[in-house]
Amino acid sequence: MLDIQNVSKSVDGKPIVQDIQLSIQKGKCIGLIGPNGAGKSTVVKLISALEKPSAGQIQFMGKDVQDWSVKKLAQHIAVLTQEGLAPYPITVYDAILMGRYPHLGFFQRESKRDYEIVEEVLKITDLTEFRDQLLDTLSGGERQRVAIAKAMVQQPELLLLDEPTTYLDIGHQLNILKLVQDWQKRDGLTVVMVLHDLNLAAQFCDELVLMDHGRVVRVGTSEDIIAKEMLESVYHANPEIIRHPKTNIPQILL
Ligand SMILES: Nc1ncnc2c1ncn2[C@@H]1O[C@H](COP(=O)(O)OP(=O)(O)OP(=O)(O)O)[C@@H](O)[C@H]1O
Repeated sequence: MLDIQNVSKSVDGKPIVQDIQLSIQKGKCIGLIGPNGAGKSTVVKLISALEKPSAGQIQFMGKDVQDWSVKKLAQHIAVLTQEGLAPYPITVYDAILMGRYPHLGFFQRESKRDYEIVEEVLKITDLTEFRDQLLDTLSGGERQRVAIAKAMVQQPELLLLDEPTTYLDIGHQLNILKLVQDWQKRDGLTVVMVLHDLNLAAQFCDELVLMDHGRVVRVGTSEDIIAKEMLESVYHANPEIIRHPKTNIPQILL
């Protein structure tokens, strides 16, 4: 579904990402990990066509993302940043309904089906009780849940998440990632997410892409990537690796 072919990006002659090659299959959850400044957010911006590669191209559903119109692309790709939704004084319901805009024609009002979709998503995301509350009165965790709900009504095939759990406590971090994982399994959604928390990345992603200094260092499962030597060489840290007692997935102890 997504093919990143020899993509590089430079700004003012400074290379930010270099020679990225990645093929992402439909229905997979891919975790982009790596130290600060590795180029993870830039890759997300390139995939969403927010930035243009200096070289190479990104094919989404067989067509270069740069050749898609903004509206068409928004019908297929939803993007969520760590800031989530801006805290405007609009209701939760209206904020979520805005996710339907890419599917509406010019001057076209929402149809019965659009409202039904919002109702379904309010239930799935457990936001029904908040429907009339103003966005700027919600907690950070609740607002991030609304951002996921808005992305859900957009009905994309690909969801891009840049550090969706940054400002959240552990309960809300798990809640958001579980929502995304359930959605992925339910609808065959493809997910690319930047995560700093390697333990969460190992638990929620099918595949990890480890980046450093603008390059992809390694692509693999958590078994391949969450390994002592790998993390020492990229993060310059000396973590202990243990196994999750329930899932047996490798986890890091600092
Ligand atoms: N528009 C820009 N102009 C100049 N430098 C940029 C620009 N955008 C990104 N960079 C630089 O490119 C590098 C990669 O940035 P990017 O935000 O993609 O990294 P990241 O892996 O997401 O980092 P972090 O984990 O800290 O968020 C950084 O050194 C950053 O300063």
